[in-house]
Amino acid sequence: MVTYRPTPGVVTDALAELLERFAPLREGSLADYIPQLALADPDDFGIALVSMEGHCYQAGRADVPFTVQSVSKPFVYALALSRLGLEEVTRWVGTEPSGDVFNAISLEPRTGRPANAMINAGAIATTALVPGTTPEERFGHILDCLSRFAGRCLDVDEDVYASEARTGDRNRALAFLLSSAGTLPGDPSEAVDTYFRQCSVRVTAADLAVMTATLANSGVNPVTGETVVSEEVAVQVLAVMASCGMYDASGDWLLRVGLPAKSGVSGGLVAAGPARFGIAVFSPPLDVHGNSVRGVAALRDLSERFGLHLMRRPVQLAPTVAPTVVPGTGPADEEVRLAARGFLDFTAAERLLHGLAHGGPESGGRVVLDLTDATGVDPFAARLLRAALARLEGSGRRTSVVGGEALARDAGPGSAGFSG
Ligand SMILES: NC(=O)CC[C@H](N)C(=O)O
Repeated sequence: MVTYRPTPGVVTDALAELLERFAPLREGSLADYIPQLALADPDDFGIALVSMEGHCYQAGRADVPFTVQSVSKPFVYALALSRLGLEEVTRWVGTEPSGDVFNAISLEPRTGRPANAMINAGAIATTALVPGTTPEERFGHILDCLSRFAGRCLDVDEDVYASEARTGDRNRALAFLLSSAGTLPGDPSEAVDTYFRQCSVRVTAADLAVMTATLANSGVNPVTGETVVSEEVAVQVLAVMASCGMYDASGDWLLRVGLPAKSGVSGGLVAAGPARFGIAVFSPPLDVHGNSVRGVAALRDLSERFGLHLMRRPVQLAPTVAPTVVPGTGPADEEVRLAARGFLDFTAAERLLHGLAHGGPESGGRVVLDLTDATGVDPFAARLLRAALARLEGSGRRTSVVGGEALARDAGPGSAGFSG
């Protein structure tokens, strides 16, 4: 079990600001076709972000447990891909967006395969592909895999499982239909029961952020350091999330937010910035597609604010950040110097902010940000760095920037409204 240590600072402030902005949204309704989910608190709202270094940020109710539901699908797909490989898995489950609701009857005309692993039909088939001689063993592999992604031992909410098992006839129908088409390996009743248990695994937004950061980090859990799946599998899963993760809203999501994502009916929503971060939002009220209303609004806003759209620019090499403490006669005239090299984007800025927050003595001392060897700063990173310096000044530290002309210029579009 890992110790999850949220980092206070400017990124956390930005997450808190998102909560404040979107908490007043009152649209959407709770999923009540699983009666236990209708008992959720519609005001629960939490957000968490984990960087590739395992830096954890969170705001609001990011530690409230809820059932993972469909957010389990990409992770179980990753398990099936790891065990069987892409060719074998795609013999059973397609990789095309269905353009249809999450619980649609999905059977490809020629092959009888479900369209993809992010909708119920495809997820049930994927669950059935997980090797195991008994249902217990198969579910054991699934729980173990989800736990490795999260970096801690997860468990099942038995009440939600019982509730869904009692009312899950549509999913049962899907399983039997696939079975009759010859596209479900194994017994349909067992497959759907294991799928119900998988959907009832309990997580928090903080867990989901670590899980998604693991996919974004080429399959290596950035908090525990464990390789959970190969880079190849992580890339395959992110690709299917990008095209299919938001059901029949996937195209609009990719256009406007531009991040591989997955939603679930309990109100979880995750998005991955490949090689950058994993983020998760929890807010139970859902839109007509079954996606969290506040989650969609918050992640769309975050993507615009920090320039996170996947198509915007390939990820740049992050700079070397070297905090050095130059001793003085006492803590007050000690100097903490952070030198950055290369191009500074959001990822680079986050590293610098972390260095600024943790790189020196807690009190007193001058903080010098040395950008002499930085080749450029994008407006989003400039805005973050300025806010961090202002925050340090506000807490009584003296700061200065060397060679940071770009920081002084107007931060430009995409940064309007960000506090600091
Ligand atoms: N979209 C979802 O989260 C669906 C999962 C839910 N357990 C179901 O099968 O209906």
